[in-house]
Order: sequence, then C-alpha cells, then structure tokens
Amino acid sequence: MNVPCVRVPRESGEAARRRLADAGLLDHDHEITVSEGTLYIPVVDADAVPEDLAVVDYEPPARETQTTPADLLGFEPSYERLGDIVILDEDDPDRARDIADAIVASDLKAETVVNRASKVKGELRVRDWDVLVGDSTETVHREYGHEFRLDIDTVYFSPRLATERHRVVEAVREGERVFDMFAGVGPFAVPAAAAGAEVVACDLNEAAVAFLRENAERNDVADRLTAIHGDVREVAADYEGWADRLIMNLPHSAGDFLDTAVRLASDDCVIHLYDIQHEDDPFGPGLAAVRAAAEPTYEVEVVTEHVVRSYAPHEYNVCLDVRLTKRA
Ligand SMILES: C[S@@+](CC[C@H](N)C(=O)[O-])C[C@H]1O[C@@H](n2cnc3c(N)ncnc32)[C@H](O)[C@@H]1O
Repeated sequence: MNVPCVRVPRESGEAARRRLADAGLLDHDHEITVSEGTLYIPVVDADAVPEDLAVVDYEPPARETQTTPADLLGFEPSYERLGDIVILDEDDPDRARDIADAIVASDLKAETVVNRASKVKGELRVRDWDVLVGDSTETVHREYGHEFRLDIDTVYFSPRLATERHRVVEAVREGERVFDMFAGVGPFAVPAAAAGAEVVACDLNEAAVAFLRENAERNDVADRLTAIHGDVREVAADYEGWADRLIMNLPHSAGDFLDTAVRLASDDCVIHLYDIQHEDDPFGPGLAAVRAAAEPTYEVEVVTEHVVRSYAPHEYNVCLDVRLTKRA
C-alpha cells in the first residue's frame, strides 16, 4: 500500500527522521526504507511536513512487530501523545477505561493515561483530568528538537499546535526582540530564543513560569530568554516600545490585550494574534480590533491570515499576523 513518505538522501536521513519524530509526524506502522542511496521515511500527515522536505507516495513494508491499541480493541481509538502521557477525550468512562487498558497492553510505552474531565478554564487555561493509568501528570515532551518539562495538571499545553508554533518560529530572525505575552512553559519562546532572538516571555501562571525557566535552561537558551511571572498588562510597563514581534496565544481573550500589545510594540512590529472565530468571517473581527487599538499611531498591514485548525462546528482557531509600522 502506498503511504506518504519523506524522501531524503541517506546522509541527511537521521536529521530528517529526528525532526519528523520531534514534530510527532512519524508513521510507526511502516518501516523506514533505503533504496539506492535514498531514504523513505513514512509520515502520518503529509500536509504537516515542513516545506523544505519532499513528500512522495511510496510503498514501505508494514511494521509487523508492534501491537497497537487498535489491534486489541478492534477499533481505532483517538488519542494524543504528550511525552509519555497519552491523552483521551472520551465522554463514556467505560470506553475510556477500555482504551486505557489497551494502551497499556500495547507497544505504545505510555507511563500515564488521562481522560479530559473538563474544558480548559479560567485565566490560567488549565483543565481537570481523570488519571486512568499511572500516578504522575508531569512529563518531558519533545517538539521540533526542543524539550519541554510540564505538568498537565498545573499548566496549559497542546501538542496539536506544534506545526503552528513552528510556522511562527521560522519567521523569527537573529537579533529580533520577541515578546511572548502568554508564554506558558515556553513552546514559542524557547525555539524563538534558539533561533537567535532576544526573548521576554510572561505568564500569569507561576507554575508555568517555573517550567519555562527550567525549559530555557534545558534547551540552552537561558542567556537569551527572560521569563517573568505576572499579568502582562503590568509587566508591559517595563518594555514599552521594545518588541519587534509579539506572540498573543490567548484565544477568546487576546483582543482584550491589544492596547497592551500596542504599548509593547516597537516602530516596526509583527503581531501574531490567535483567535477563535466563526468560519464566515474568521479574520475580520481580529483585524478590526487591531486597527482600533493601533491606528492612527501605526499603519496596520495584514501579513498572513492563517487557519490553525477547526475548533468547533463552524468555528476556527485562527492566527492573524499583522505588521504595525509607526507613522512619522
Ligand atoms: C492558551 S495558553 C498558551 C500557552 C503557550 N503560549 C502555549 O502555546 O502552550 C495561555 C496562557 O496565558 C496565560 N495568561 C492568561 N492571562 C494572562 C495575563 N493577563 N498575563 C499573562 N499571562 C496570562 C495563561 O496562564 C496561559 O498559560
């Protein structure tokens, strides 16, 4: 059976395999195959593969030795992986228990299995969990070559945003000043610092900032990353006019912080504004809010309108990238 595979020269194979593994894109049901000096690495989502890697249809042999949860259950369960934690989103507790048992009995090598017990809530955007297997909600997750220690019980983290974070970080240039207004444990801030930016990252959640500091150390970027615990509206007083790039990943409420963003912006600043909007007009309300906050002091130009993912029926999680240029 043909499946999407990344095709690379053999000598760059390990680097490509590692990038794909870090992004959670490896297809573990098929073998990596070498043919005439070329490596074919099976991937689960061709669209999410970074643009500099070529994706082709290829027929690698299926892996026979791995027992998957689906083999044991007779159906394909839906789950996400975060380090050695497996996350379920099941309404029926009996079904969740069956899936957790199959995950443990499979070759997935999970230490903990949890089921979502609430939506993300409150200012800190943390949710409740039913812990079905294991006794720790703390893990180390790898994403695009960086390691993040975190505890899903005390901080927000979504592995689904890996490709989106990578998109933003690829735009970061050496020496740029990046302010991450809602930084969590650092999945934007750490790679931005690794790309050579000077980064200030702020969060209201004290536990997240403790992990952020540890993650900066772990990834060798502590000298370029300042982590601040506090409300960004207050922290901004020390950084007025400072930022060349602002990351605003607080969908639902980021619009309430646009006045703060404008205070932080340098004379030429790109804002990545995350939002949840109706599919009929996913970018209009965000752009209107940016204009209301920034004009006439700044000229506002749309750089990218990007749908990150579907959020709910007829609703999208979107990112609006805008450039603010100070008028003379
Ligand atoms: C959706 S999470 C995003 C975290 C991170 N950017 C990521 O991608 O994992 C939003 C974060 O904003 C933080 N937050 C909420 N209100 C804040 C405020 N007024 N000032 C600073 N951080 C805030 C929350 O604690 C939470 O960690």
